[in-house]
Amino acid sequence: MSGAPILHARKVSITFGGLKALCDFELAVAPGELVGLIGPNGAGKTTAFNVLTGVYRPTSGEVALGGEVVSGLRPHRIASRGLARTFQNIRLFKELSVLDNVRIACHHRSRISWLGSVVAGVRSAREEAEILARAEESLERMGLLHKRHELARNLPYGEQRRLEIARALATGPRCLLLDEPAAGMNASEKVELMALIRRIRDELGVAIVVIEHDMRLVMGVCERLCVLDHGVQIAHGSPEAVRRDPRVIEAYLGTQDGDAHGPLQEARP
Ligand SMILES: Nc1ncnc2c1ncn2[C@@H]1O[C@H](COP(=O)(O)OP(=O)(O)OP(=O)(O)O)[C@@H](O)[C@H]1O
Repeated sequence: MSGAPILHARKVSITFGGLKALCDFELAVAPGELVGLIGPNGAGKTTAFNVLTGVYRPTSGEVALGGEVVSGLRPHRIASRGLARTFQNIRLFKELSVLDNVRIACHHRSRISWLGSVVAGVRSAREEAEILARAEESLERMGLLHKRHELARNLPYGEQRRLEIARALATGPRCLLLDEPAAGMNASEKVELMALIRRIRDELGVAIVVIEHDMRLVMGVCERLCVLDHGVQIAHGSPEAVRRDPRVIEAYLGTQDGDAHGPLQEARP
């Protein structure tokens, strides 16, 4: 990594009861970098996102965003400083339009609630116009502008996933965390989505950390990977280096026998 990190987790640990879900987790993401966070089920990937975004307060260690420590702040405060995320399970306002789902996120970012602004009329027409433009730009980027007046619940599954990303992007993040954005998609949708994620990074220069189970996909688009297993970071580096790391092979395959079948086997060229 070159340059000061936009997002930096330093020796972050979190314990649930007796379970150490993350142990001395280290992650430094440079501005505009695309990083993959991988690991077997239960490795601690979502927990890492929850700590980074303030959902959980770390038991020890700290998280900095743009050089300022944010661990301990509430999630909305961290979000307003430029850290956006999507969730493993789709969390849309299904009964609202596609456009309103994105506009709400923009209002949230600007601290005056959407309802509050509607009721009290406190928001100027200019601010409203800016939010609308930002929301539409984000929808266009994700290929959803033509669906802006549809109800979110009527979108096909893959488009609901893209809408979640559009919503996160519309807040103008410096860093975007995507928790299994391609989950539940078919193979061609997944490839398309990962290419789109890479394009977003290229065009907007936003740093992105993506959790993805499909090794081939994640290794194809990310410059750097961080691998967790049982809450411990067992490897990090280029996809090439990670793919050959015996600890990674063991974590995924339960053996160091490279002939075994599994996600890493798929990842080989
Ligand atoms: N709030 C919580 N309370 C207790 N245990 C938790 C909590 N959140 C996570 N865990 C535990 O921490 C461990 C890591 O879970 P986490 O969801 O972060 O894994 P993951 O790598 O995201 O897994 P998956 O790939 O299956 O989504 C698991 O053993 C999980 O049961």
